[in-house]
Amino acid sequence: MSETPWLERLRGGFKKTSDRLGDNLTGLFTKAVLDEATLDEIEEALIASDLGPATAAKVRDRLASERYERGLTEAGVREVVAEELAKILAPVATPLEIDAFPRPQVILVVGVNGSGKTTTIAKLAHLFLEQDYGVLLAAGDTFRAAAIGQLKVWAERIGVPIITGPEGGDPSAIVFDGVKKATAEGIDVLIVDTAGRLQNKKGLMDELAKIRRVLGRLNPAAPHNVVLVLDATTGQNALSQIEVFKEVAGVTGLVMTKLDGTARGGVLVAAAEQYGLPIHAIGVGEGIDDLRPFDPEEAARAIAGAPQKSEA
Ligand SMILES: Nc1nc2c(ncn2[C@@H]2O[C@H](COP(=O)(O)OP(=O)(O)OP(=O)(O)O)[C@@H](O)[C@H]2O)c(=O)[nH]1
Repeated sequence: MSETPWLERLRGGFKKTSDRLGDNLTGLFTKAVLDEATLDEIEEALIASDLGPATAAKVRDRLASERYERGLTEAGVREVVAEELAKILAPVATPLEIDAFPRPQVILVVGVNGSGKTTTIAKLAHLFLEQDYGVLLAAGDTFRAAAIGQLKVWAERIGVPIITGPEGGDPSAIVFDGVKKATAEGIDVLIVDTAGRLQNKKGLMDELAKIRRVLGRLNPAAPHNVVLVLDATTGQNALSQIEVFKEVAGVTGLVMTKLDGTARGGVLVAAAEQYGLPIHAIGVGEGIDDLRPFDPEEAARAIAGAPQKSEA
């Protein structure tokens, strides 16, 4: 367990994002009235913070409808931003839950190389272990030996079994073995790593389709979840990755990582607003405890740089 409480890590993680929002808003607060020009500037500042045009427009409308008799303060705007972001994030905040039946539940994890997929798989496994579920990993990214090796290291570190195969082997064979082993041993969750070769979209699509066919023969409901891992530092590019992976992989939910390394964390809100896909968890660091189920209000307040409710 990390020494630092989660809320502090969350706020630390979003600090660059909320500072950027503050920088973008600075200078707007000397004005006595909230006129059209100031509203326009605030809207632009929000767009520049990666929150997306639709979100920026919502905040603008809300600010325009408020009466600021005692003047406009930065804290006041941050509060309104936090409230509006929470409204956008709340409907998509969905923990990754395990149904009672059938077991194993199969979670395919997809995303481009370097997005934090391997680390996220380990973190998700850790979250499931905390809930007393049995977890099995499957190293389905057989394209690169390094990917297999890295997942093995994580499996050992967190103490979960793993199915691997040779580099260049058939990922669907590994998935098949994974389901067989999980079924025979009564393991609750099978988490499958997949290749992230977007540069070969057709190849990746075929590979994922084959994994699905194999899974479907063993358990018609599988995969129960297809989780796309997105790297927040890629900003708006993360949005186009959603588009592509929806098409190639039938994504059912998102995990956004590396929110600690970027001022572009606002893209989390843009993703929620634009795609409405469930957001299961967010990553704010490299440690095993740095991924937590997604709490919309906490995240909204951290992005907006407003004090957390528990601190108010
Ligand atoms: N700061 C930070 N780093 C992260 C986070 N998640 C993952 N990382 C780091 O990002 C790098 C890439 O993560 P991996 O898990 O290896 O990513 P991957 O998508 O499996 O990448 P490949 O192995 O290249 O396919 C590693 O150095 C991780 O430690 C996060 O939430 N915050």
